[in-house]
Amino acid sequence: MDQNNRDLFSGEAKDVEKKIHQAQTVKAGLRELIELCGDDPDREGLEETPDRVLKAFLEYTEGYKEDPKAHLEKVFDVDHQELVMVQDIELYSMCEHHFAPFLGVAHVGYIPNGKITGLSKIARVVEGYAKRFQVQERLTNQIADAMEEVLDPQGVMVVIEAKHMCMCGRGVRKSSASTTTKSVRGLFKSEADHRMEFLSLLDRPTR
Ligand SMILES: Nc1nc2c(ncn2[C@@H]2O[C@H](COP(=O)(O)OP(=O)(O)OP(=O)(O)O)[C@@H](O)[C@H]2O)c(=O)[nH]1
Ligand SMILES: [Zn+2]
Repeated sequence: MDQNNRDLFSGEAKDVEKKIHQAQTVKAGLRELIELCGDDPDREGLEETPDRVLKAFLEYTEGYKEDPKAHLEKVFDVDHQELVMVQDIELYSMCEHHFAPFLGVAHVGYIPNGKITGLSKIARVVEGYAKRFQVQERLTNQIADAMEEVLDPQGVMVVIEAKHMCMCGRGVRKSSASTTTKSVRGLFKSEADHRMEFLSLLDRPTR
């Protein structure tokens, strides 16, 4: 495995050098963590683990490399004044408190105002904000804000249902608990009928 990790980083030479130095420090810290937990960082199954963990974290957080809003900027002029909803968008995010994953689905609906976006772009926005250190509430708000800012729709509603691993294998240890968050903008905020329509179109009722 590449001990230098130069291939993992891009950008200006000075920034790459800094990232390589940080990566080495992180890997040294992970070796210490393994030892602190009571195992041998040099045994066969663990010797490459700091490298694997580093790479995994860069993948869990690859959303920082982009501005997710940009996905929405390619719009089509279509006069559709009714709810458009993409549901069950899988998400895998990282709890910023414990660095434990939280995973679930996002449901994103909006009522256009002359402009529609590609459906896959909505899922790309979810992905771009999920792949960061997050709390579920901020993730829900960021998706709604991006839709509102770029598409200027009549309304936006985002619901996320997720399970937090930090509540399962440690701490309170409630592995059946799931968390639902919502963010509403425009007509979904002012009119209950629109919220009800969104919920009635979900395949299953939200808790
Ligand atoms: N609101 C919110 N809380 C979260 C999220 N992810 C994790 N948490 C909570 O963040 C809190 C951090 O609480 P602390 O008391 O600082 O940390 P802790 O001692 O490890 O807490 P316990 O998990 O209760 O053991 C916990 O209650 C977690 O359940 C999230 O997305 N939103
Ligand atoms: Zn947590």
